[in-house]
Amino acid sequence: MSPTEDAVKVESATNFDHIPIIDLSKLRSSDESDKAQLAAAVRDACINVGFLYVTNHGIPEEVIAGAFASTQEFFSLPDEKKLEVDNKKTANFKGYNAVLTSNNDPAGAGDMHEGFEFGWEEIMPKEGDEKRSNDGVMAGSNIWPSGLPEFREAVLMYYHAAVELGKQLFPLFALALDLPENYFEDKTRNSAALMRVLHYPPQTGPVDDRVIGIGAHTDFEVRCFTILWQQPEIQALQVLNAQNKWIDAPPIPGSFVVNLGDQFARWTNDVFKSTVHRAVNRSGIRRYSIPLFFGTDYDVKLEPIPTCVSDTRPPKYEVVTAGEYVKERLKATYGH
Ligand SMILES: O=C(O)CCC(=O)C(=O)O
Ligand SMILES: [Fe+2]
Repeated sequence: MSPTEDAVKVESATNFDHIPIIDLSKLRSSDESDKAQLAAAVRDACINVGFLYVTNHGIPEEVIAGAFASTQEFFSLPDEKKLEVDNKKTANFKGYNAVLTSNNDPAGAGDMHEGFEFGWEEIMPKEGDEKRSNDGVMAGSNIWPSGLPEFREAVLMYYHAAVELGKQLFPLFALALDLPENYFEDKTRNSAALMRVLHYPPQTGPVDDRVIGIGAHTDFEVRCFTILWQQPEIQALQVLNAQNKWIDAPPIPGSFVVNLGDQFARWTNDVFKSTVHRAVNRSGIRRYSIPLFFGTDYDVKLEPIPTCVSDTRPPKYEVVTAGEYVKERLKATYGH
């Protein structure tokens, strides 16, 4: 029996209300046992919780502050200006979505947030950057609001820093699955990394449970995992724990939330957990957050990862390519 199978059978720690905090400084350690310890902690979090916090992540504070300030500036533009980059005008779901135009929970009536989405792009454009051959259905350049160059630059600075962090997490997930450290390397060369900046207007007084900041969902866009920055000091994010109880995932200074998405769950034959979560902003003030969704290359076949199947754990899912899967899910959420 492989250590992963063994781990699958291990009961979750008794504290179901706990989201593990993982210190990434050991990632840079030259001592192999440090890395192994880190991988074991990540495995435990991925199998039992599907959510974790990472600290000592290496993204400079000023890069985060720049993206935050520019995000606030973008959302304070007049609606007409934001609607110039409406994602309904794009075939690849990039651009702006207004309040109530997305609906993450099929039982909900619309999400009480507005967002802006974009994908990979050099900060200083180079020849031939716009289309990468295996981006499949999401191929195409980003759209940006006119007259706001510092927004583009600040969010792309953050994007590139977070993508670097994401690249360091893939080997850790590989070790957590008892795979060689470089297992995901040739599957994430042009990895689909989509970033959204989000604004949640405050919801005070009685709140219709069907219209909250972002309805209960798992991260389907992800294919693998999300790195989420949350505005400090505002509690909004909640996670459905293993006992079907909502627990708070408050912002912790100096950390990001990392959560696994549906495609990692599918790819690992449900060894890794894609956990339901939602956000509701009852703070009385505006709340901003920045998720960055990491996937594989679009042409990767999601065949069950070898360490995640056995006689007693046969493959559960039909094999699809990452790109086919994500397009169907996007259509369902944005209704176009
Ligand atoms: O804003 C948050 O805290 C959560 C965002 C989220 O879950 C998402 O965009 O998928
Ligand atoms: Fe999410």
